[in-house]
Amino acid sequence: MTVSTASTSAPDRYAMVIFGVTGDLTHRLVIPALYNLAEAGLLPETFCVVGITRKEIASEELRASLMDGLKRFATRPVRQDVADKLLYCVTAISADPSDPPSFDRLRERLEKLEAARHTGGNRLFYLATPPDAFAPISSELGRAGLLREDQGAWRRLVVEKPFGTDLASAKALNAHLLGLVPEHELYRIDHYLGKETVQNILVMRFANGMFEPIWNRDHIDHVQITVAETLGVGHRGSFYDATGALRDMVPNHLFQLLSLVAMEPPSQFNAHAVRTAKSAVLSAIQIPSEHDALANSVRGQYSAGQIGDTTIEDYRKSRNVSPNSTTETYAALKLNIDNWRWAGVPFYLRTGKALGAKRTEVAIKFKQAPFAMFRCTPVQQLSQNYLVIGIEPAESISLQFNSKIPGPQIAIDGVEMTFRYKDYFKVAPSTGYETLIHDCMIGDNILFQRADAIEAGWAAVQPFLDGWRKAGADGLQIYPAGSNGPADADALLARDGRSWREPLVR
Ligand SMILES: NC(=O)C1=CN([C@@H]2O[C@H](COP(=O)(O)OP(=O)(O)OC[C@H]3O[C@@H](n4cnc5c(N)ncnc54)[C@H](OP(=O)(O)O)[C@@H]3O)[C@@H](O)[C@H]2O)C=CC1
Ligand SMILES: O=C1O[C@H](COP(=O)(O)O)[C@@H](O)[C@H](O)[C@H]1O
Repeated sequence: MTVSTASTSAPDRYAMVIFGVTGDLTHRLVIPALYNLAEAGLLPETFCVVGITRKEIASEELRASLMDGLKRFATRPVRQDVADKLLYCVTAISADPSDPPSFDRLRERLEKLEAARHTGGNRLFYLATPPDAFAPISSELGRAGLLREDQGAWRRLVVEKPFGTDLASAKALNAHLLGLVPEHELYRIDHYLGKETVQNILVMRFANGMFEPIWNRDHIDHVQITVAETLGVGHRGSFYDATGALRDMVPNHLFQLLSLVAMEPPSQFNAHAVRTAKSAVLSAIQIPSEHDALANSVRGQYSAGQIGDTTIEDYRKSRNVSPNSTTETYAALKLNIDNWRWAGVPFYLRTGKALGAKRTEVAIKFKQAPFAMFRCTPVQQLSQNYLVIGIEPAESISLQFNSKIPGPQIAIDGVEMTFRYKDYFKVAPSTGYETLIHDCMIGDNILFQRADAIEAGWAAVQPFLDGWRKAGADGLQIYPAGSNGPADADALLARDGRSWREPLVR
């Protein structure tokens, strides 16, 4: 039996106004996601896309470029009729936040277009631009009156990541945006929440009765969150060298995983209840002193190495990276959560680039059996009990436990019971942005980050950022590309008598 909690609300007619329409994100993810929604019949009949660029581009030229992008990045075979219908809805308009009158002209053109396309005045502004443009664009939208509600028509603002670069800048951006649109109309994207495997953490925990009784400090020894990538910095040197692994991944993506795993059960499945529970657990992360942050963290930077057939050059030789860079491409942290459920249960987080394997997972390690009844294998030598939530590339949930090896004598070995999504569900491949964009259309921000959660996340990592900045090159470990990362990341757990569930490479 299938039980659906799907919202019955059909999307209103609206205009989607994309800033950064000529950019990579729009071509790679947003338009392919809109295509998938169109093919599934999930776009409103009356709909248009307004592509904003600082250049002078004709709509025809923009449509051709988006069609090229769609052909390159579509996750499914492109049906020409669906693509044509979608791209027919696209109009290019020039506007530049450094030229305020261009936003007044934008308002006039948009109003005419809305009247011609019958979109009812509902507007979804999507800021698919570099983050330093979020504040200037939104300011101009506000000043030019484009965000003002008019005759009940809604105005929504979608903001890409990264949301700030530290606690102070995230607070400033929140204050700025909330001065322009109310929280419920603000959609701060974290693409991890578009992943089915991430959304399923909520369902796994709260649609089953068997996990909750053991989901606490009495039964769980510790939690490991791993986001390991094989990719290096690639062409993103200027962004990445100013950002580093911690800012790029931890307060957003890894904390999404942490909050879904560690939150209290919300009483309702709605944006307010779920986001309040997530924010509460992020606020409960113990904020260490800078000294303790240094003691409970490891940072590394990759040097040249080999991953399969690919040779990876030294991070410091990458394009737009400083030859003396002390930016970390690897971060591991030990965090504690100060509440009744998790007191004394460490959360170990690690993420890095140019590692030996791509692996994104949450591993929940249960406490050992309390007593050595089986003399053949002392408790300490039994395999460890893990529940592993595989996000990527393994989309799975697996339980690791001990079993009797068949035979006349008692002998014990670790075994694994695994649920793989692909064995149960046949779903067409998607970009991961479909659900997020659809939720913006129907006005459901359950999968988007609220201001308090964003700030709680930055507050928890700020001592690490400060400590590392002051330490400079001290403590930065160099690891070869294609390896497990810095050896000290193993030591971080070993000193607590623990180890990572599985090395990335053996
Ligand atoms: N690319 C990706 O795969 C992903 C990107 N993101 C996020 O999406 C956002 C966009 O990324 P991406 O598309 O790669 O970036 P791009 O560098 O491709 O830039 C997008 C577009 O933004 C416009 N733009 C640049 N600067 C300004 C400015 N100061 N004011 C107004 N418009 C400006 C440009 O268009 P024009 O010159 O035509 O005005 C540019 O084409 C970023 O926040 C990124 O972190 C998130 C997940 C994945
Ligand atoms: O936001 C980002 O995420 C990607 C990793 O995303 P994933 O879905 O492949 O796990 C990361 O490569 C990038 O540096 C970061 O900006």
